[in-house]
Amino acid sequence: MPLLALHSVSKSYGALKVTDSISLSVQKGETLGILGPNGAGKTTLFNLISGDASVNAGRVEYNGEDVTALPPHLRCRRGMGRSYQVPQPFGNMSVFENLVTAACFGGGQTERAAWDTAVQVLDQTGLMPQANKPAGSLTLLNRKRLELARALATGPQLLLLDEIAGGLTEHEAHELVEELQRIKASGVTMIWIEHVVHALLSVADRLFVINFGQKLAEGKPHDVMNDPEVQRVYMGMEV
Ligand SMILES: Nc1ncnc2c1ncn2[C@@H]1O[C@H](COP(=O)(O)OP(=O)(O)OP(=O)(O)O)[C@@H](O)[C@H]1O
Repeated sequence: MPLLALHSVSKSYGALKVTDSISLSVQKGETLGILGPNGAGKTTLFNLISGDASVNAGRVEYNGEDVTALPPHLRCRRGMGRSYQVPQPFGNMSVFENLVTAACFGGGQTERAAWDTAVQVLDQTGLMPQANKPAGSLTLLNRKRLELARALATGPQLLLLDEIAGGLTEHEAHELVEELQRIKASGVTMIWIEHVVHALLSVADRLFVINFGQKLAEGKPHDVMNDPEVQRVYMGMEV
C-alpha cells in the first residue's frame, strides 16, 4: 500500500484550472521530486495534499485512509509535515520556541517531550547557535533551515518540501542535500518541489513533472530528464 495516493485530484481558482486530474502515489521510504515551470501548479498540489486547500474533485489517501476532508492540523497529526516556499515562522518567538510549538501542536507531544525534540532537531539541522534568537532575525539560509526544522519537529512520516534550495550558495545547497539524504536514510518519505535540479537529482528516486496543472511525465530521474517533451517545456531546449 502506498503511503500517499492522489486519485484524479483537481482544483480551480475561478476559471483557472490549476490542478487538472492529477493521480500519483508515493511508496513508504521513497523520495519523489516534483518539477515544472513557474505557475504550473506545484505548490497548489502540496496544498491539496496537506489540506491547506480543498480539492474540487478527486480523493487524497494517506496510509490507506481517505483524508480528503481532513483539515491540515489533523493531517499533520497523522504524520504529514511540510515546509512553505516563503518561510512561515513565528517571527517574534525564538527558534527554540518555534520548534517546541511545532512538536507540541503539530506532533501532539507533551511540552517536556517537545523540549527534547526541539534540542534534537536543532542539533540535526545545525541551528543550535541560533536557538535563542528571534526567528524573524535569521538570515535566508537559517530561515530555510528553520522551515525544514519546524517540519521535522512534528515527527513526519511524509515530509513535503517546497523549494528549500532556492537562493542558497553551492556550498549551502550541498549541505542541504547531505541533510536530506540523512533524513531519507532514517526512513522518512519525501516529496520535494525544487527548481535546483542537480540538488533534487541527488536525492530523488523518481520524478513527476507538471505543466499547466497536468502530469507531463513521471518516472526514473534519468528517463524523465531525457524526455524530449520535458526538455522542451521545462528546460526551454528545442530538441
Ligand atoms: N489562492 C489562489 N487564488 C488564485 N489563484 C491561485 C491561488 N493559488 C495559486 N493560484 C494560481 O495558480 C497557478 C499555480 O500556482 P502555484 O503556486 O501552484 O504554481 P507553482 O508551480 O508552485 O509555481 P512556482 O514554481 O512559481 O512556485 C498560478 O497561476 C497562481 O497564480
